[in-house]
This record gives sequence, structure tokens and C-alpha cells, in this order.
Amino acid sequence: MSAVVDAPPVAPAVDSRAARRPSSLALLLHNRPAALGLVLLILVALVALLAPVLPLPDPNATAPADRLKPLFSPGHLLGTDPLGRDVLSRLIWGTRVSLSVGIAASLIAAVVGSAIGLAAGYCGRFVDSALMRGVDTLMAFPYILLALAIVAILGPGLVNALYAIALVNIPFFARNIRGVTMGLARRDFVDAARLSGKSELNIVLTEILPNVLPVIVVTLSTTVGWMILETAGLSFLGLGAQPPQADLGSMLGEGRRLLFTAPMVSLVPGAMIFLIVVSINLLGDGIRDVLDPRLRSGALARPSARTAVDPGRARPSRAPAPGAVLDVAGLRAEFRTGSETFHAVGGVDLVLAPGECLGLVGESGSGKSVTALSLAGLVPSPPAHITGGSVGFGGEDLLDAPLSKLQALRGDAIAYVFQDPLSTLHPMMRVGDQVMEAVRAHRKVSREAAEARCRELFETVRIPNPEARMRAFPHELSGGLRQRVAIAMALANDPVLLVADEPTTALDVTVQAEVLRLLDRLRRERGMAVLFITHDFGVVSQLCDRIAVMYAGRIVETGPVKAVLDAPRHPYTRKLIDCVPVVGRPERELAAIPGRVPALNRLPPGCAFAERCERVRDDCRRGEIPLASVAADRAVRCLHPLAPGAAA
Ligand SMILES: Nc1ncnc2c1ncn2[C@@H]1O[C@H](COP(=O)(O)OP(=O)(O)OP(=O)(O)O)[C@@H](O)[C@H]1O
Repeated sequence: MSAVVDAPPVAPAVDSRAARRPSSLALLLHNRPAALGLVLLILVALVALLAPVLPLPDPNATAPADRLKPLFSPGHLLGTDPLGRDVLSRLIWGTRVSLSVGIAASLIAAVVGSAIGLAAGYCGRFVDSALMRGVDTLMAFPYILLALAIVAILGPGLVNALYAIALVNIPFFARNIRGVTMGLARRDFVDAARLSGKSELNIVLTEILPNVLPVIVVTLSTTVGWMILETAGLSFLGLGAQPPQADLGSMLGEGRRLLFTAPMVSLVPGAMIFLIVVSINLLGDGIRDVLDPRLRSGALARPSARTAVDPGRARPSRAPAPGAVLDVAGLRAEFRTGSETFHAVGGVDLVLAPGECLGLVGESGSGKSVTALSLAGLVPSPPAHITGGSVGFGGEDLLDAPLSKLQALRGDAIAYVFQDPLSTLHPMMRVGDQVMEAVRAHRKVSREAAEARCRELFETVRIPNPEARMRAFPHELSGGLRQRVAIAMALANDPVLLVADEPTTALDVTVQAEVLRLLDRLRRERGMAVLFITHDFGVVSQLCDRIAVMYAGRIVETGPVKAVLDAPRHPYTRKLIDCVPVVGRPERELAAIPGRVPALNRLPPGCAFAERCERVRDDCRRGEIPLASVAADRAVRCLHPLAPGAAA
């Protein structure tokens, strides 16, 4: 048994720190701007809360003899205002008032607005129309005019300003929450709750509300600052806090007339408003990041145009495979989220000859898609990083190629077809236009020529009545037709390599058989190499020349399809094949594979399948296990492989 590939060892990554999920507070504090906002806000709130016990002069006690004292005067650290009142004392008491009013108004707006949004979004129809027309009416007036009108009716005063600010902000919450609720109300888990006999109110409170809550909290955290500003605005206009009570807005208003002679009187409350609003906004952004796991993992961050490749990555030591279309060696990719690292691809080798079809199979999460997407740098970074290996294509290593080269190859020499065309096709564009766009992205051709090419492609993939179908939108086509459109798009520029990631999983068996026949015909006619990702051994045996079985990010067995399926050598391949039902053999026992795939952030040393393997011995758990040649064009990553004659 000779070693085919000496892959660098997988780090025995049992890092207990990495395995722990960081708490929300830890994540919040990890975000520096948010942590700064939190600290500032806590400081301001603490000082405001402690106002009654701090040794401050009476904020409302006037002393005309002490009027407009400058900063750092004895007994008046921040000076005095035109009535001789201590500015520091008024600032602290005013901050207390402004914070309370801003937070109270936000809470009222959040509770009432969210209740309206939940009711409108969940009930729909008449309730939605009635509630939303009311909300639209509120939104139709400029907010400050509306607040002025409300205060004019109720009379000036801080409490009335609070009601006014809360009221004008209700539509903001109502609209946001209605939108989110409408999306959730049509989801399967809500139908399941209804089927379980839950009442509508119960569904709203236990199914919808918990899902909406992060949105409410995020909206709240970002609007408190805004409401403090609005309260200050009303007080500035003399409609909020009434003399002698201090709040930040009224202090600003009082200092306005002395802006040039005694600027500190207005600059001090202005600076405090700025500080509070900035710290709340920084904190609000941090809370949003923590509450949304997609933001935390980087999934919502705009991914860079290519997967990040570590500059000092481990390079393969083997010679390039002669004549191969694709020559992947020692490919390693990982996801870094927070303090955790998931080793999704751990040293994969793949070689594809022109016109060859290689089936990449393995359980869900084994790293098939990440491998396939890494070829053209399509795994989103953050959080992905390619940490090792090479991707030989067209005589160069694509991991070293500049972005412009990758962009020129994508959709041209390397094309992809995915499982769900509905999510990859543009919902608002006619399918013909999308295929034409794919052609024109890489070829300088006229619209007429692109249209003719599109028609030709639709005929190639056997879409009936191509003229009419070209004008259809994706949702107007059946699943099978949509997948044919996706294949036509992939073929638009005669790719040398087609990567098909479970392209038939969502289709029924008859359509699946048609699409497979189509792919088989196309690759034979065009000499196109196909990397076909699937869970389905039936599909592999029908379409592929060779098979590569993946487990926990590594190829564990590879060889010609018939040889591997007839007599698998790796116990994992054997188990996978045993899980497949065979028509006409009801007596055959279907054995589920016991145990689970190991966590990719805690891969064990040695064989990753050891825990689930009946043939495991001590040496399996020690050190690196190479992918070793066991016959012509066959290799297995196992120290104790099955005997060659052990037929499946
Ligand atoms: N954006 C991501 N952040 C963190 N981990 C990810 C991300 N994308 C994929 N992974 C992880 O990488 C591993 C490999 O995923 P991949 O999609 O390649 O599996 P797969 O074999 O194609 O599975 P399936 O057959 O279900 O599509 C999985 O454990 C997955 O959880």
C-alpha cells in the first residue's frame, strides 16, 4: 500500500475555548465601538441616576449676582447660566430628565407600534388595511408638525411631549414589525403550530413574537437616541420641559440667545446630547450584530469578491497531474466565526480529465459544496479562508490568480449549476434576458446574437417552445424547466468545467432522470468535465465515471464508480451504500450509520470516522491517515480497509 498523497496533518483541533459559544455580552464587548458606547452610556446613566445624592447645588436656585460665570469658576465647574444657576447641576438633572423621557417614549412607541405591527401582519386583510391606513395617516404629517399639534392640544409640558414623541414614532415600529410578521406568518412552523391546535393568540405570542423580538430590540436600541433628540427639540421650542425644570433641550434653548457672548451655556448641553446619541447608536449597532447570528458570522457582511486565501498557505508537494482539466491538491478551507474555527475542507485532492464526470458524495456537511465553491473563490469571506492547497486550472493555480482572472473564468470556462434555481435566478428578470446577460457578460455580441444564442441553448437543453419560455419569469416555470434554464445559462459560454451541486435533488424522479440524461449527453458531446455533487449513489452510477467519497472535509475513498460501488474499501463508503434501498429487495436490511459526523471545530486526531466505525483499532486514532493507493486508480484513507472481494 503506497501513499498517494501526503497531506499536511489536520490540527488535532480540540480547543475547549474554541468549542465554547461566546456569550452575547462577550460578543458585544468584543465589538469595540459598541463596547465604547456601552461604557459611555453606563457612565452617563450612572451620573444621572446618582444626581439626588451627588453634592450638587439646587439646579433651579437662581443667583443673579453669579450670572454667566465662566468654566472652572470656584463652586461652578461648568460655570453658570444667565440666571446664575449652576450649569453642571442643571446638566446632570437635565440629562436624567432627557434620558427618562427618551427611553419612556421609545418603550411606549415600541410596545404600541409592535402590537399594531403584529396584529396587522398576522391577521392581514381587513385588520391590516384598517390599522395600516391609520399608521399611514400618522406618517403623512411631518413628525415635528404632528408633535407640535399634539402638544398644542394637550398643552406644553414634559409628559405631553413624551406622549407626542411616542405617538409620532409608533408608525416606525408598526411598519417594521408588520413586514417581519407578514414573512413569518406564512412560514411552515406557524402552520405546524396551527395544526397542533394552538389558538391564534397563542401562536402570535409563542411562535411569532419570539422571532420578532430581536427586530424590536434592535429598532428600539437605534431609536432611543433619535427620541432623545426629538424630546430635546420640543423642549428647545419651549413645548417640553417648562421653566424652571431643566432638560437638555430646554438648556440648549436658553443658551441659544447667548451663543456668541457665552457659548458654553449651549455648548455644554449640546455636547451631552451628542455624547448620549452617539453612544446609544454605537451600542444599538452592536446589539443588532449580536442578536443577528448572520451578522455575527459575517454572513450578512458584504462578502469580498473572492474567498480570502492565506498568503502563507501550505502548498502541495506532488507534481501536477498531466492533461487534467482540474487538478486540486491539498485544498483546505475553514470558517472563522468569533473565536471558533470550523475546518470544513481538510486537504482535498481531485483530478478531472476532459469530458470526465466525477461524483462527489458524502453526508450533509461533509464539505462537498465548500470544496466546489472554493475552486472559483466563491465561498463568502468573511467567514471563509482558504488555508492550504492549490487549484490547478488552465495551467495556473487559481488560488494565486488575480480577481480579474477569476471573474473572467466564472460563468465562462467554469460554470456552476445549483440545487435550487428559484433562488439563483433573478425573480424580476425574464429567463431569456438572464441567459442573454450570461452570454454578454463574457462575449462582445449584439443583443440579436445573444438572443439567437439563448434560443439555441434553450433548444439544446430541450426546453419546449423556447421563444415563449424566454419571455417567462422564473416563477412561471416548473422546477424541471427552471433547472434547464439554469443549465442553459451555465452552458452559455461553453464551459470546460461544469460544477453541478445537487442539481436534481429538488426534482421529481422523472424530471431528475431527464435532467441527468441531458447532462450526460451534453458532457459527452462537448467534452466538458463535470464535478457532480450529490448524496445519491443511484445518480452517481448513472452519470459518473469516477467517485470521490467525502467525510468530515476529506476524501476517504476514490476510484471508478463501478469498482467502488461493487466493492467499497472504506467502511464509511460501505455504510453509505448500505443505507441505499434497492428496488425489488425488500428483505435487504437498511442500516443507518450510528453516531454523528464530528464537529468540524473539534476534529479528533486520526480518522474522523473512527467513532462510528466497527473496524476501529487503536492506531486509527493516532496521527494522520494518508489517502493510499489500493488498486489501479483507486485510493482509500483507511488503515484497515475492507477486503477487495467484500462486495456491497
Ligand atoms: N458560512 C458558513 N459559516 C460557518 N460554517 C459554514 C458556512 N458554510 C458552510 N459551513 C460549514 O461547512 C461545512 C461544510 O459545508 P458544505 O455546505 O460544504 O457541506 P455539504 O457536504 O455540501 O452539505 P450538503 O450536502 O448538506 O450541502 C458544514 O459543516 C457547514 O456547517
